[in-house]
Formats: sequence, structure tokens, C-alpha cells
Amino acid sequence: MPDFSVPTPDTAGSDTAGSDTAGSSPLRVAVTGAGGRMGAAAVDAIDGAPDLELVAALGRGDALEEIVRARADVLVDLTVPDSTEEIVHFAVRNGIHAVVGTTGWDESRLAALRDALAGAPGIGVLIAPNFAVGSVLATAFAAKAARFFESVEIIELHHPDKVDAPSGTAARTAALVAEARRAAGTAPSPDATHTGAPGARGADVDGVRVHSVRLRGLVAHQEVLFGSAGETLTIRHDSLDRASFMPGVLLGIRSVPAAPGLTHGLDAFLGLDKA
Ligand SMILES: NC(=O)C1=CN([C@@H]2O[C@H](COP(=O)(O)OP(=O)(O)OC[C@H]3O[C@@H](n4cnc5c(N)ncnc54)[C@H](OP(=O)(O)O)[C@@H]3O)[C@@H](O)[C@H]2O)C=CC1
Ligand SMILES: O=C(O)C1=N[C@H](C(=O)O)C[C@H](O)C1
Repeated sequence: MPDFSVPTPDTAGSDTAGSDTAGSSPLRVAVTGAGGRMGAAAVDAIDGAPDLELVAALGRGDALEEIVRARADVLVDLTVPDSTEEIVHFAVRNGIHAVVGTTGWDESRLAALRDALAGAPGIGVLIAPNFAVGSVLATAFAAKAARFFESVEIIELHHPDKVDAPSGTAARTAALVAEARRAAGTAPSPDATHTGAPGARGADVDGVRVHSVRLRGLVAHQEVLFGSAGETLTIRHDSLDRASFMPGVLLGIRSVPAAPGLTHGLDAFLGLDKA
């Protein structure tokens, strides 16, 4: 597994950065959604990290108080959009940092979380739409490319057991692409469609068309398609296995105690905000 635990520009010098734990006690980590696809993989990854100690693994129906009783330093939430907000606010109220991979964090939820964190000095929450480094890079590349093309559309492709559409990654990519195009004064993507079947043109996310495919055999994939006269650019990322998410989960756990307030996206912990 690639190891991002070496100190990054943001974490260098912090107590919690790096895997060299000589002289310091392991970070105590709790996981909600521990029985799920991602939660189970995260539990294994945390178990395998010498600088981390898994102190609680909760499923639906387990009392959140167990996280406090276990004296967790960091909670990793990998549940469902309906549960994540309550769980993360519980952690913040109880002075526990959180690393959140669960989808469903729209602008109004993020604003409420920022408010809660303002009343919890020193507590950090990472909301990471995607933990895979390739996906984070692909989204950053898409945001960079956004202003240079007339047209943009996103296709996200996932396993059919996913409960939400579009994916959190696609929503975040669309938002960043839209922001870059607005800042550059780019016109909306041209589209002459005026008749057609409902849904045929995908969902409108911040002015960007997003198409969601659900197919057995897939894990998590995304294409951002750009087009201008005579050329196209496709930025594609594929997670072929949930192993792809684990280095990012571990980086989030190690970095979040030194990052008070809300961090949206793994970018800053990878030093990408300075690239
Ligand atoms: N950021 C990233 O890189 C990634 C994010 N994700 C996101 O992570 C989330 C989980 O995905 P995935 O593991 O595939 O989904 P799963 O459905 O496999 O897992 C979700 C788990 O959460 C449990 N759960 C639901 N509510 C609660 C609760 N209140 N307390 C404790 N546990 C609860 C469910 O239990 P039960 O089955 O009993 O309902 C289930 O075991 C999704 O939002 C997904 O989009 C996924 C992959 C990567
Ligand atoms: O449910 C999934 O599987 C995934 N969810 C996240 C999302 O919605 O973007 C991250 C990744 O795409 C896998």
C-alpha cells in the first residue's frame, strides 16, 4: 500500500504526522459503519498501522456513546448519507476529531458543521469525497482544465449497491469545475436539446451535466469530458479495489488532529493546495 504518512508540508512538525511513533502513544481510532464495504476495509487498514489503535467499531444500532467510552481521538465515519450528519456532530460535541468518507455533505450540511466547529476550538473534521489519491488528482486536474474548454460533462460509474447518485466525487468535481469556469467568465456548455426523455441529459449539478452509471463488476470510476472545436480531453480515474482508498483514510486520521476546523477534500493533506 502506498504510504502517505511521511510528513507533508501541512503536517510536517505536527505531533501526529508520520509513522515514526517512537515515544508517542498510538492514536485511538473509532469507526462507524464498520460492517460496511468501506468500514471493514478501514478497520483492517487501521489494525495494520502500528501508530493507530482501533478502539471501537460500530454498526447501525450501536450507541454512539461507545466512541466516548472508548476514549477515541479520531472517529472515521463510513456510513450512509442519512446517518453521517448526526454521527459527526456527536463527535464534534464530544471533542473527537473526525475523518468522514460518507457522501451527502451538501453546502447546507457543511455550513452547519462549520458553525458547530466554531464552538469546538481545536477539533478538526475532514470531509473527503474521495480518499483515492488518483481521484483527488483527477478532480484537481479537471478544475485546472475547466476554463479552457467550451463544453464539460461528467460520467461517474459505480457498483450497483451504491445508494446515492450522483456520487459525492462527481458532485465535488462539478462544483470545482463550475467555480473555475465562473471565475474565468466561461459561458455555460452549449446544448441545443429541447426534446428528449426525462433524465437523458443527466443531472444538472452546478450547471454541469452529470451522468450516473450503476453496473455489477464496477467499483468506483469517473470521467470528466471536455470539448472545444476540433478536440476533446478526457480525465479518467478508476478505483479497481477499495484498497485504493486506504492510504488516504490513514493520511486523514494522522493529519486531522493537527488541522482544526473543517477541511473539505484530501487535497490540503496531500499538499495539493500549494502545487
Ligand atoms: N470517500 C471515499 O473515498 C469513499 C466514500 N464512500 C462512501 O462511504 C459510504 C459507505 O460506503 P460503503 O461502505 O460502500 O457502504 P455500505 O452500505 O457497505 O456500508 C455502510 C455501513 O454503515 C452502516 N450504518 C448505517 N447507519 C449507521 C449508523 N447510524 N451507525 C453505524 N453504522 C451505520 C450500515 O449498516 P447496515 O448495513 O446495517 O445498514 C453499513 O454497514 C457511502 O456514502 C459511500 O459513498 C465509499 C467509498 C469510498
Ligand atoms: O459508494 C462508493 O462506492 C463511493 N462513494 C464515494 C462517492 O460517492 O464519490 C467515493 C467513491 O466514488 C466510491
